[in-house]
Amino acid sequence: MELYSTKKISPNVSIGEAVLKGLPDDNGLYMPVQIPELPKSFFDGIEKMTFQDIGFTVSQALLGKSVDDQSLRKILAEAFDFETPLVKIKEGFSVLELFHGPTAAFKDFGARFMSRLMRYFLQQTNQEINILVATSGDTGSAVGHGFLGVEGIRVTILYPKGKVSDIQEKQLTTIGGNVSALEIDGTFDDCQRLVKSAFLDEELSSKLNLTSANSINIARLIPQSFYYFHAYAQLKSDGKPVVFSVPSGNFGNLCGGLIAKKMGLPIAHFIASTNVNDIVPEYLRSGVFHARPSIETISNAMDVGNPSNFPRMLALHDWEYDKIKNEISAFSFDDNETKQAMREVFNECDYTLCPHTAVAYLGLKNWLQEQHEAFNGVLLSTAHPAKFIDVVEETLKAKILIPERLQEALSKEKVAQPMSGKFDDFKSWLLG
Ligand SMILES: N[C@@H](CCOP(=O)(O)O)C(=O)O
Repeated sequence: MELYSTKKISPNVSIGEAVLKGLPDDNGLYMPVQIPELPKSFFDGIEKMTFQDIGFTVSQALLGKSVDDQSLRKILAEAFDFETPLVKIKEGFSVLELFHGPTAAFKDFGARFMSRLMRYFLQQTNQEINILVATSGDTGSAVGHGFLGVEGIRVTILYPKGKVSDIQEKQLTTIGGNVSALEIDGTFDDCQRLVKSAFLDEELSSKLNLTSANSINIARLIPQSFYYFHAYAQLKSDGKPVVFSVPSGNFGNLCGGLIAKKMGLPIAHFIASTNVNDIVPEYLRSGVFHARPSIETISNAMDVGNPSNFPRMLALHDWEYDKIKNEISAFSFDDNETKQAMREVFNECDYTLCPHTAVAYLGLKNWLQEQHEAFNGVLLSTAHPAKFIDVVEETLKAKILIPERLQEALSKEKVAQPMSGKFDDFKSWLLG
C-alpha cells in the first residue's frame, strides 16, 4: 500500500511509515494511491462471513504484503473481541451498535486495530513514539485504552475543560500508566490546533518522535470501513438498497464508509448527520467550506468546527463538488430536535439512542421522506447512551443502566493536568 499526501508536496510513503508518522510534513493527510476493488466472490459469500473474516479480506487487500497474514489475523482477533449487533428498530431503520467495545464508543474499532498495527511496525524499527490525541469525548479513552501498557509508546490526551460528559471525563483521566490527560482551557478545536501545531514544530518533532492517533492517521480509517461491510452482509438477503446515516464531527467515520464503497460495497447513499456544527452540510449547500469555532451541544463528541477529514472526502471524489453532492446528503439538527428524536424512538420503538445516534436518526428520517422507493437505512450508533446519562435520563424521564465497564471508571480518581490553550505552554510541558 503506497500513500500520498492530499497536499501532494510530501513524498509518497509505505503504510508502515504513514502509520508511525501520522501526518505528512506538508500538513496534508495520507491517502492510498490505489484503493483496490474486492472480487465479486467476496460479496457473493459475505453473509456467511464473521466480522474478523471480513476485516481480514478488507485489510489484506488494503495493506498488501506489508503485514503477514498470521500477524494480521492475530491483530484482528485481539482487536475485535466484542460483538457488533445490528438491531432493527422499525421498518427501514436499523441501528448498528458500535459501542460494545471496552470504552463503549465506535472509536474502539479504530484505536484497538491501530495500536496493534503500530506495535507491529514499531517492532521492526526499534523506535519509541509519543502519541498526541485530541478528543471531544470518545477518542481519548479509546486511544488510551488501546495503547495502555504498550512498550515504547507514550500517549497524551488533550480534552476541552467542561465540554465532555462526566463519564467521558472519568474514562479518559483514569487510565494511568503510559497515558496522561491534559485538561485544556478551550474547545476541541483548540485541542486539535495544539496537536497539529506540535507536529509542525521542528524542535518537538526532532526531539519527541510525535505521531497522531486521531482519525487523521490512516490506521484509524481502515478498521472503520469493516463495519459497513458487516452491516451490509446482514441486510443483503432483504434485497433493498442500503443507506448509511453517519453521526459526523471529524468525518473519519464517514470516510471509512467511502473507502468501503470504493472497494465495491454497494452502498446506495450516505447521509452525513451533524449537530449545529454544520460545516459540511453548509459546504454541500453552498460549495464553500468555512471552518468556524465549534458550538457546544448535547452531542458533544461531534462539536467540531474544522473537520479534519474533509480533505480526504475531497480526495475520494477527485476534488469534484458534484461527485460529493451525488454521493452524500447532509443534514444538521439542534439540541431540541435531537431530544425530540430521542423521545420519539424511545416511545415508538422502546429503544434508547444516545444524542449522537439521535442526530443520525433524524438525518435518515429526513432523507427517507424525500425518496420514492424503499431503502434499508442503517444508523451508525457511535456511543452507548449511558455515556451521556444526565441528558438521556432527563430527556426520556427514565432510568438507564450504566454498563460495568463504565462504572469502573466512575469509581476512580480523575488525574489531569490543567493547561491553557497556548501552544508555548503545551510545548514546554511536552519538553519537560
Ligand atoms: N469525535 C471525536 C473527536 C476526534 O475525532 P477523531 O475521530 O478524529 O479522533 C472524539 O470523540 O474525541
